[in-house]
Amino acid sequence: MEHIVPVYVLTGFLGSGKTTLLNRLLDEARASGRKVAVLLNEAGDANVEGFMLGSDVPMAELLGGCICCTIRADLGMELTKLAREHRPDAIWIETTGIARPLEVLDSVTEASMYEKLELRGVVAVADARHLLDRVRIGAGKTYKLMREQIAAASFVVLNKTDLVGAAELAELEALIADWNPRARLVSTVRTQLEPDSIYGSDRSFAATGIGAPETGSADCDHGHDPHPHAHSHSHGDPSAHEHINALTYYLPGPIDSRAFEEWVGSLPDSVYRGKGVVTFRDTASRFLFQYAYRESDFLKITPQGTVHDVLVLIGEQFPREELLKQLERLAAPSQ
Ligand SMILES: Nc1nc2c(ncn2[C@@H]2O[C@H](COP(=O)(O)OP(=O)(O)OP(=O)(O)O)[C@@H](O)[C@H]2O)c(=O)[nH]1
Repeated sequence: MEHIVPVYVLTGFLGSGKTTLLNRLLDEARASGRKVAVLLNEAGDANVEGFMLGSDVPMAELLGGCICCTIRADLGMELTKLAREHRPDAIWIETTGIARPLEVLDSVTEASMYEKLELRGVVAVADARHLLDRVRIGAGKTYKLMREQIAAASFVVLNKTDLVGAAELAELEALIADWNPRARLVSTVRTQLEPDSIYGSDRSFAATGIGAPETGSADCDHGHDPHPHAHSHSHGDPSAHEHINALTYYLPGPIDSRAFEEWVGSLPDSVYRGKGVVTFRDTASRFLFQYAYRESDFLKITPQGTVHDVLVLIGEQFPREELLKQLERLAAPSQ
């Protein structure tokens, strides 16, 4: 089977250690002969750190906006390009720290129709000292954003622990576990960690699920006009500790339309969104499939370039393995 490029999102407040972690991951990739590509998003018009990652790193930059709002379509395009031109072993998206991971997820799933990509995780880096100071204040935009980033992560790196005492560290670890009980947490100095603790083996990281922001607030609160539709479809129930998973499945060939519709009708409520491209063997046509809160929609398409048959499901703690098996049955030639 063709290689599916794993995609990771790196988030975290300004100065928390994102670039330090990225450099560490890139060094490890070089040492082990793996190619890691990077997509950098800077809110300003100039990228000041791209050159520091090394000229051997396939890189794309999205400048002058936040991934989650103004330049979402560009993200999908750049991801597709990086995957197509460089065939990397992984792609890391370093966000400005103000992007909301759920919207980034949306762009990644969009891109997965054109290139074989799969979002595997959202990694949040937090500055222990800064976080503790904000916790002590207990309010404010920065505090809210830090908390949201941690709640949205599937992996939390509590960095700069050299700047806090042992009791403070224990307090922060307990707090993070409370904000996001499902995320893996590692405490580090200079983001010193074992890259395999993030990559895991095979697809295990994807199966841990990707957390959603705890507050579910719909606005990007960082000084530019959010796209009016950019957030309307990805928040779901804004209850506390909502956690989502994503499942990406590349269909090996055409499927039966009736069996597919039946399967869609049987999806559990925990799957609240789906999309993809399917080819039906009985009608010999291709469709763009959209699914949201039990409503599905099929749009006949005749794509010009390469478009893969793929299904992406997004939901809240849905039975991922079971759905994967169902999809495999659906895709079996005898169906
Ligand atoms: N004391 C201390 N400093 C650290 C640690 N990790 C990183 N730093 C320093 O913190 C500064 C910011 O680190 P970066 O990796 O650039 O942080 P960033 O999140 O990429 O920053 P932005 O690009 O501004 O968002 C650098 O000077 C690092 O050397 C740590 O564990 N302890």
